[in-house]
Amino acid sequence: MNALEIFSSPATWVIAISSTLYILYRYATSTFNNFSDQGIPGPKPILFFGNMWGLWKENLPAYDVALVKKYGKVFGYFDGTTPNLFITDVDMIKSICVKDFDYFVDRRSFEVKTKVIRKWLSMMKGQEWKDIRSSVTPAFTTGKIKRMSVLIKDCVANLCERVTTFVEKDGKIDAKLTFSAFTMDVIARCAFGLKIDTLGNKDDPFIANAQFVFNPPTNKTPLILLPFMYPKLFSTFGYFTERLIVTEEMKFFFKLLENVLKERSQSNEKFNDFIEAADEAISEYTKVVDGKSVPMWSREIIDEILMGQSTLFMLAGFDTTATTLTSTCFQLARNPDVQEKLYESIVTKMADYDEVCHEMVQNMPYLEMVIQEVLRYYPSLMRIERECTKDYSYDNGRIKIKKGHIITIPTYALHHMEEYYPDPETFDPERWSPENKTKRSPYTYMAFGTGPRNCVGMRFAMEELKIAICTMVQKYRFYPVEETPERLQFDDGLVQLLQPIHAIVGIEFRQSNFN
Ligand code: HEM
Repeated sequence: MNALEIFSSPATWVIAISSTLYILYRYATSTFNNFSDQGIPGPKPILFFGNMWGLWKENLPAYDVALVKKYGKVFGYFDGTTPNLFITDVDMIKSICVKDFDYFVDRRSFEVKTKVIRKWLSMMKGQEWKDIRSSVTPAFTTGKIKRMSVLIKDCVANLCERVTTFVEKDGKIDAKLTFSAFTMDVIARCAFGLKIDTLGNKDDPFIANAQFVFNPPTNKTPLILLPFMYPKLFSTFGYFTERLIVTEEMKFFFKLLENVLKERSQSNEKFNDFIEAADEAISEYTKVVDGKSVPMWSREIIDEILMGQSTLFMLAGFDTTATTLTSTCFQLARNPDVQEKLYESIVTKMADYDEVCHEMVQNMPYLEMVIQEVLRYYPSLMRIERECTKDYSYDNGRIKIKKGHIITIPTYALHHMEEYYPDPETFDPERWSPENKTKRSPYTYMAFGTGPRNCVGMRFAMEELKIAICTMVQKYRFYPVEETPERLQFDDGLVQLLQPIHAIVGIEFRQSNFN
């Protein structure tokens, strides 16, 4: 038999195809014993998809609650072939996020080569992440936040102008739309140095491009699963992958920032915004060379890091804050006692101030309790993730986690566990009184994450939330109308951010001196 005859023989083809299928099968199931071998429970994975089949049309909060109820505090899950350990055990959360952080410095991310995006703090890994995180953190000191609070106050004034028109028109607001316009206004002012003032005008290029960035067409299709299931494959096809993230709309924001930085390099004006604070902080970050402190990066790299953090500020700070404000006004409408108590605490505090400002919102325990309970009930980021960077063993080898495996803390499910928060479906800010708070482990609360990789923008977010909530509650009263749902509803899909829908709330003026 010559080579041609062998090649064209049906037997050869049968052997070749079955061998390929067998190798594929072995590859696609090679990790599936990882948890069962360790006696860790979990849903049964299927070929290629692991446990992710259908996830793009699930309602993630309900999905995670059901998984935790069924499999307990530590269970195994598969993102394609990648083992993903879900944990709601507080000791284990502490070990992974804090005590043994060195094994879990990174989040799952794909190798990105595109300029600016490769400097996004949330995506970076290892030492590069440590350097950039340390350099950016001083942009959020109290002094810098106080300066930025003046811009936030301006945006809150715009928000109130708009809300007043709704009160006068039909006495209700679409909370998500209204607060999204507000948080976008804050981001434009603080992270892009722009005064857009359009508050939701869909034709404004800033708003139009941002809408596309936040609602990419792949969100609700099985395509969204690919980077989670096969990150290595995804990185290998770098160009195609990056085209999904680096869209023309995203480039619009890079161009905008490039122009802002160019203009600022030729001006001595003070802007008191995030770009300025981050520029100072990143430029002052040093390394030691030959015993001398020298700047860590060249001007060109500083500009790239800066543009990276400003665009990330938009991605990380827009929907998270808008959703928290939406959830707050929904909970206040549904819990009038809480709303009145909050209002009284604001009125008492206002006796010493002419207007809501940075100093005023600093020491307001009940306001903090309300925000913490809102974020417990509705954590805007539903899951926290870490990637294991070197083989790790927990509890004297009872649980082994290999390099490349993922850990997920399902925050929404954690915050709704009866064991940690008795009667979890009741909205009760008293859970956060100093006495009650000390009865719980701090690792039962992950609204801003925990450990060295927690939310770097937390203090800015809290300032924005406090100024907006105080100003709104002293001016207006929220109440349920016919369209207000009994419980807030969220859109389906694998986006890890809660997406409130039908969040319509009634609103009227307060009869007070502050109108
Ligand atoms: C209510 C508003 C916000 C919430 C609930 C929130 C929540 C979170 C959470 C849960 C994480 C993951 C933490 C972890 O893995 O342990 C995170 C990370 C992050 N957040 Fe926020 N965030 C908010 C607002 C902001 C704002 C306004 C900014 C920008 C100034 C921001 C910037 C970031 C960044 C850059 C990271 C990644 C940090 C890193 O990898 O080092 N966030 N946020």
